[in-house]
Amino acid sequence: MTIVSLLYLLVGVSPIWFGVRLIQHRRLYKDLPKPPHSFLWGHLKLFSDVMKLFPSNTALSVFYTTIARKYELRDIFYLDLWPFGPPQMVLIAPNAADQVTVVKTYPLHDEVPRFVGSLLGDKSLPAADGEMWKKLHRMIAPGFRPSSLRQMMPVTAEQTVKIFLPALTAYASTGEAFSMEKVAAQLIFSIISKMVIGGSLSKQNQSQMLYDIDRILDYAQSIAVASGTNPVKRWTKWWRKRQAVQRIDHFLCSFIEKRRLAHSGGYFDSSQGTSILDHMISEMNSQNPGKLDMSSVQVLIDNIKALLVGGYGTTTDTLCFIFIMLSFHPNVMARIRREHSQVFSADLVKTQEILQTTPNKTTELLYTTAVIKETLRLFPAGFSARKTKPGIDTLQYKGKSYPASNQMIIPCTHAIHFDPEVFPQPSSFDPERFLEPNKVPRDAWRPFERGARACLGQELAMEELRIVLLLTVRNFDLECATVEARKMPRAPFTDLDLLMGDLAFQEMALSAKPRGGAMMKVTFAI
Ligand code: HEM
Repeated sequence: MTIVSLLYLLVGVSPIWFGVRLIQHRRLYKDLPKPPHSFLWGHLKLFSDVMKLFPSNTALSVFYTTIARKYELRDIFYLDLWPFGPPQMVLIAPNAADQVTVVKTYPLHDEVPRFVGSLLGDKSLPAADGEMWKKLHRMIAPGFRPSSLRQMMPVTAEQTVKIFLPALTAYASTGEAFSMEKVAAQLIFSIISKMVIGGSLSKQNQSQMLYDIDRILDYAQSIAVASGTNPVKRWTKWWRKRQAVQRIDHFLCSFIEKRRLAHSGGYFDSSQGTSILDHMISEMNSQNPGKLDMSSVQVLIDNIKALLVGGYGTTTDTLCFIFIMLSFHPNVMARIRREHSQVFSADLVKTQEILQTTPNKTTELLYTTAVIKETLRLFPAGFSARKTKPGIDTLQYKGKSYPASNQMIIPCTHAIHFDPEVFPQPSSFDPERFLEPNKVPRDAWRPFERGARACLGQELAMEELRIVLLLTVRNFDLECATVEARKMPRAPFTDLDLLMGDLAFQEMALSAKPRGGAMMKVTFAI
């Protein structure tokens, strides 16, 4: 057979092969719970119509919530995006999500290590599974013990006063609009970097690292929002990300070597506190004394990078959203300030002193904690995707058996957080719901996910946010700089956009972040 006739044959057979695959595939969805399904399009057209409701780059979870509410789906539904996306099984009830995170720890879906690994390294905890995950978890988790967190409280207070307050004061003096995301990022990175690698980075190293992390996040956004991305732009972003990763790896490699030498030479100074990196080096030294081999150094680099990038992005996003919500809710702002005066002091210097002598007092900031929780309910920054273990084909839920093999299983926190049966009037910002005991079911609030793979940094993030709020909101009134409130809501599940325009819809990046860099103005509070 000549090459030409082979080509003819291929061209002739391809549509038949495609048609057979299409029929086989679409049939799989026949009896499954799902939104309206087309034999030709599956859910492709429906999904694209939902995407069109929202501004560009909207976070994926917003689409799942829209579909769940619009088609009144309960518990579990399926999405058929073949041939452009993996088959998806979306869990939208707390107890359904718990089946894959708490009751059993399902492995990560293959897309997660591929995506996270390409950004942070495939030896990082968020990209690892099975024995590798267990080993890394044992090495990293001790760095998040309560004693390590206590160590971070004075650091958080000091950095807030040193970095954040002067920046906000300068903007309040000029009245100019600025990106809260950029300013908050400087603060949060300086705190997280101390917790993760210890000591302090020089100003130059810190700004270089923040620049490089932004290149990584920029690339993450370009692959997360695949549609409409110009391939040249995408390649440029990939190239910049590659160089950024090389620079970070290079910097961390020599940083780690110096720290390792300090440990093995017996001159490591623990009076400044023990960072997560120090915990990891000690653990590696105890298992395998002597020089670290290259693969152990890469494990350290990948995980330090993952903690810096993951911890800093999500916490910055959340801080921005808290400020945004406070700017729209003066009554909440007044109450949070009252709590700060009552539990600590109306005076900032006195507050800092109390924080130093009685750090545990932050646990009395119940309303502040409720404000943080309510913000995380409306704007959960993380996303998780799982798959079944080999040999397990179904997920059992409420006595029913759901086909689960080959599915991307998504415990959809956003949809759960907007379920009116779990959170009445879900789109209203109501911190009070977290003050009444047992009003929010334990498994329903899950911005840090739940189970063995839940966020290791959750206590750290909550404590950081409490302290930053305690030391800032008394001094400033906040306003969002570019808001065009909508006259009609974009989506059936929320009317938040009638108040805050498109800021209501998180933007897709590595985490789901505030739109447009969270442009704000601040004035001095009277
Ligand atoms: C408000 C801030 C934060 C949010 C909303 C958040 C959310 C999340 C979520 C949803 C996960 C995924 C869990 C899963 O796949 O099931 C996660 C994992 C993780 N987070 Fe966070 N996170 C935050 C802050 C931090 C901080 C400050 C750190 C550390 C510096 C951190 C370290 C981690 C780690 C190491 C994992 C991986 C855990 C594992 O795979 O075992 N996070 N986070």
